[in-house]
Amino acid sequence: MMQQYLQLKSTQPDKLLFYRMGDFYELFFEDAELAAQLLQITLTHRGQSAGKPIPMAGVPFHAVDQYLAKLVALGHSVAICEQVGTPGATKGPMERKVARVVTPGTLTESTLLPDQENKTLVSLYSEDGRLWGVCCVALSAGSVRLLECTNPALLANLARFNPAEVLVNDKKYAQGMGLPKAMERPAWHFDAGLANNHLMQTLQAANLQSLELDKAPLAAKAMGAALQYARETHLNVDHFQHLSDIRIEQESSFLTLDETARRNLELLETLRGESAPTLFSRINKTGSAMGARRLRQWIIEPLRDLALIEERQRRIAVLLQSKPMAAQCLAQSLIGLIRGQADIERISSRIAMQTVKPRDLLALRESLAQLPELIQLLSADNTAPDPIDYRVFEPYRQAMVLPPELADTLNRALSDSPPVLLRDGGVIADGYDADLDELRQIQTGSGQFLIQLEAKERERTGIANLKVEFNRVHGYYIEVSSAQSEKVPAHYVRRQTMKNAERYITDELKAFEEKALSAKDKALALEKQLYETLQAWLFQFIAPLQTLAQALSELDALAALARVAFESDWVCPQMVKNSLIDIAEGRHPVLETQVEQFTPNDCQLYPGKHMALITGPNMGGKSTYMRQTALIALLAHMGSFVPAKQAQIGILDRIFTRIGASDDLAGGRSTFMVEMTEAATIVRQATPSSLVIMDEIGRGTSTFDGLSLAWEIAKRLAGANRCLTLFATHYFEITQMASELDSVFNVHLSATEQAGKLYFLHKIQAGPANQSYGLQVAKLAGLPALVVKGAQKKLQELEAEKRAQTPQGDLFASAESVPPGSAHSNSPSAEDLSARLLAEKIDELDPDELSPREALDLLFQLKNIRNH
Ligand SMILES: Nc1ncnc2c1ncn2[C@@H]1O[C@H](COP(=O)(O)OP(=O)(O)OP(=O)(O)O)[C@@H](O)[C@H]1O
Repeated sequence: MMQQYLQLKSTQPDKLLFYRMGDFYELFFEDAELAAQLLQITLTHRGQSAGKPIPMAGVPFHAVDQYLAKLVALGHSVAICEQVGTPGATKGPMERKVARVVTPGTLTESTLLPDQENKTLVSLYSEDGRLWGVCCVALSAGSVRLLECTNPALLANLARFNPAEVLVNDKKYAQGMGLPKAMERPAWHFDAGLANNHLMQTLQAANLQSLELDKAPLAAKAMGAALQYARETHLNVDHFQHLSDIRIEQESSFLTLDETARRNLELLETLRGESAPTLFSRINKTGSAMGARRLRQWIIEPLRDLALIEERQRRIAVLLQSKPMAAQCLAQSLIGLIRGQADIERISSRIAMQTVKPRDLLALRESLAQLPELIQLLSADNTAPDPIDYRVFEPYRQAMVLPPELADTLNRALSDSPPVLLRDGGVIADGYDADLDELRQIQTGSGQFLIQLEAKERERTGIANLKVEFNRVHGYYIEVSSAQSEKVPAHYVRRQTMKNAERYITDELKAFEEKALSAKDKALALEKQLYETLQAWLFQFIAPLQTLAQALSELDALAALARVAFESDWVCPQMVKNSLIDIAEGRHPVLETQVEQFTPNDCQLYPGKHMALITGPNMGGKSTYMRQTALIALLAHMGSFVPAKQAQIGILDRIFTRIGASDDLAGGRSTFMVEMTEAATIVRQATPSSLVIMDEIGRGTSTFDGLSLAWEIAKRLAGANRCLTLFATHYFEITQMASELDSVFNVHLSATEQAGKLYFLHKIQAGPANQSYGLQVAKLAGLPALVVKGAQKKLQELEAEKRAQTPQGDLFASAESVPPGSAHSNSPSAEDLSARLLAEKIDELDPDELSPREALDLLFQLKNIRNH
């Protein structure tokens, strides 16, 4: 047996091999050790190898899906080896073969896939490590995306595809891109001819030509390997009939959001890795999992095509209206109806894979039955004047009209409550197949026969309590109590002796048993055959079902956006071709629902005035302001309405973010290193059509290093990159840049102190800030009063020292007091300094807080300042 195991394992070296033994799947050697650790199952031993016990761990076969789900979620692949022979048919171990391979990127099983997310496989091909062919396959959605790009864009595209597995033709290129987990596949898999062959089996030759694969030769090669891998993992599938949505993407189709931007803007996950509150959780008001997946995709693939964006906007605007006499807006009614829809996208994939379950088909049947109601909702009913422009839904209505024989056949073929598994029987409805009906008749007729037989035998033998019964182990039998057993006729054959009874069989009962049991087996076999034929017949509907799924998911996503707009008073942004952002009274889409009163803010960036330097106290709202601007721009590119009073947004090519401090300990990079790497990417790549958000760059190093770097980076972005930029900084010196460069201007957020309390205004105002309130915020955060006081003292000392020693301006002196020009070139006079220090001291002191002793000390300090 071990020999057979090792032979099978050698064909699947990089996968965990689940080796079927009776009711268990067993794992051996390193597989067992790893699985025991990952799945928290017991590690035992069996036999010996090279004098050592062989580690073994197992999982029960009926619970295998739950263990598989855990393993694939952790990124592991599993090969499942089944017993295929009959016990005792051959000498030695029973015949076994690998029947199924489960890998994280090729899942189609509903039990293994998350509802709201597709799992994708990405294949990469490069000949020089610089130019890449990329192919992304989502088997559960039936989509293939192809594109060619250079190094910098590759990472952004990978962030968008978020693959669960990556294949590559040469590992060293993948490593060069920081993709250590990419799997190297044999060179012959990366062959456009191979991709063609795979596709020829699923698509018409004409379609293949229209794909124009020759326009993306590297991507076509990558597709060869992706489809080959998909074949290897779906051993029972001849061809992927449903992979019909194959598209070559242009790099310019989407607004680029790299991994950093996705993370910083908390689009799908919070910075802590939670699923809410995020932009997705905020706008996901969809009724179906299909719709939720579509909305997720729209977030990570914001459009750059003005016409497509405006099409979505128009549809949302229409969904915000109500039908005559209706209580709800169209979007709300729509979501209500779509909520009842099955996951038709995934069901179509499972039809193609021939793994569709009876209950999937029942759900599909019920969904099809609801379509007329949906079509009616999206059409005028001619009974009352109706202002709604239903033309915008025309393509969706068309997608909802399917050939009638589909619903008709499903209605006739499927029973109303099929079991989970086909092998339990009862899937095919009565009346669908005459032979099946006859076999079932025999089984149901058997009940009657047994009642009659019991009555007949009681009469014949005179045994009143004689019973005819059935159990799974012994089949049919006649039971007579021990006391009556003398009356049993001679032709009764004893089958079993019980405590108080004897069980018998007769020739008549045996003959009946054979007929009834074989009818049951035959019916099950016939049902299986009928079901398989039905599945094969459904192949022809895969394409229309996919179109339907696409329509329903889009409608659901649009309705969700309309509902958010309706409930939260979002407006339709005006999209323009040139690069600008003009937002009136914008709000943060997520935060506006979390704080009691959100203060709206304007934002204007346009060529010539494209960099806003933002200053203000900690906690003042700088990050919120910058993030909200990026999120509004992103929502606008999704075709969504936005949280503002009014907005005009130009088509952007990319949103860059450099926010907050984060270590990349796993990647061996310090906070400062991460900060500078991200800044370098931005300086190298931002264009006049990019939106850049820089939050406190330079904070991770010493003040002067940080200040100089921040200065130069800001200058470069404003002068050379000319991108639309929001640049928040604590280095007040940088605000001087506004007087050096016309394209730069200052805005600030402020706070006021009243009765010793700090109030943040959260309102963006023109000009630089004049106070940092760092110590007050620290006090607010609960730092002990003594520490804050100590810090205050230290601050005064530092400021006094700095003024005395360096010509550098005061970090937070009032803007007007610093002469225009370089912050380094002018030092204030000693008279000025002492006046300012005195004023500051007096501003800072809170007489209520002072002890008599402290008051006296302070008086001495003031006198000191005046004397120096
Ligand atoms: N416009 C606003 N309206 C209402 N509350 C706001 C607004 N902006 C920010 N806030 C509140 O202030 C908090 C702090 O905001 P934010 O993190 O943006 O400040 P910050 O200036 O970036 O601070 P730091 O410099 O310490 O990073 C937010 O969590 C939010 O509760």
